Amino acid sequence: MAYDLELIGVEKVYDNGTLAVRNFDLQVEKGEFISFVGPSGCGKTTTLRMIAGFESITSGEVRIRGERINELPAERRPTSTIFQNYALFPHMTVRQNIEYGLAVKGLPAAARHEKADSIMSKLELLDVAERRHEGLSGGQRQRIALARGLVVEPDILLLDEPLGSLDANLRKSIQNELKLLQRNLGITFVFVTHAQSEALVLSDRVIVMNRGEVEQISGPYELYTRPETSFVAQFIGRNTNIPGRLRGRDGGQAVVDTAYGALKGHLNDGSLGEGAEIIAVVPSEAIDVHPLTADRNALAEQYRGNVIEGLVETADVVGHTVSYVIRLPDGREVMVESHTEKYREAFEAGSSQVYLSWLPNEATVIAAA
Ligand SMILES: Nc1ncnc2c1ncn2[C@@H]1O[C@H](COP(=O)(O)OP(=O)(O)OP(=O)(O)O)[C@@H](O)[C@H]1O
Repeated sequence: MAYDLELIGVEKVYDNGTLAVRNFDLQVEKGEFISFVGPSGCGKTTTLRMIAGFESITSGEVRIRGERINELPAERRPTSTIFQNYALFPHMTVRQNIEYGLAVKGLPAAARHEKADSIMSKLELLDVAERRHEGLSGGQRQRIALARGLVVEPDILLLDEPLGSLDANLRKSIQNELKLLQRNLGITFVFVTHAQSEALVLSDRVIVMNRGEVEQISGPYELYTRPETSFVAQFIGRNTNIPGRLRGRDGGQAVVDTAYGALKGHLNDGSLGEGAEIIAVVPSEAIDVHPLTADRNALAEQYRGNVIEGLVETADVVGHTVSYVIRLPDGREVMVESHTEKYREAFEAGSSQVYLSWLPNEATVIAAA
């Protein structure tokens, strides 16, 4: 079976010489929800627009269900695109907006109505069908845009920051609707967002881009817990990145020499040799904090050597969450976030010396950039 969407060595060079996307390979299964994330200008939108047909492909190939679509005009591709500003027509009613794509395709009125009714009922828009969209809420407009994209029954729905203009609460509820809808329809969704948390919540797989190149393609959990590059380790989640050198291996774990002594972690890249410059990536959630009165030897045994000292610099409590900023002897900052219940002993900002520890398997050792 062919992939629903496939990018093979796709590149984009704009007329002014900007290399916006480089050697992009991707295979997407039918019904997958995938997201592109990365800093501004990394090439997310350009890639989406090449799939949609709004931007030419400089080299490489885009295939949908096995067929090359490079030369196919946008309106003949089996894709629909939903933009951040919704691009709804102000002079048309909700129904007319939704039926527009079907009218362009030459569908007779009765068939248009039937399809529009069906999608409006799924998205709870029937009540506002005959209204114009000006007086409607952000959430309703968002659903109209979705309905308009879905009514033409695309194989692939392309979404460019579709939730960008919604406030936080509405965004959360539309996120849930979007995920449910996608599951129910079984359509492939390709989503571009600035909000990495949104991508991590919604997607089956996340593509992290940087400077026009793919850094990592992984499921959200794997991306969070096993970054493959130093860029991903900095961009996703809240990690402490400790530089060092690979000393060797101990029962499947990497042993690395760092400014804080020897530490252990999961070795992502088996090809790294002894002496290689590495970064030990320690997620904030993996770190446990202990008072200096704790038995260091017992901690070292429990955490297989991963114990370092620090000074609690700030401790901020918001609701049930406490965030510590802990300064290491060489000035590096470590962020630890936890439920307030976890530490019976509150660590005081400015005066508490503490031990920090984490289990080797929760840290990831990657090649330094
Ligand atoms: N029409 C264009 N002509 C020339 N360069 C362009 C054009 N559109 C985008 N670029 C450049 O291509 C690169 C990728 O831009 P793109 O909009 O794809 O990034 P992005 O990741 O979507 O950014 P953002 O998150 O800010 O939307 C950037 O360097 C941008 O300046």
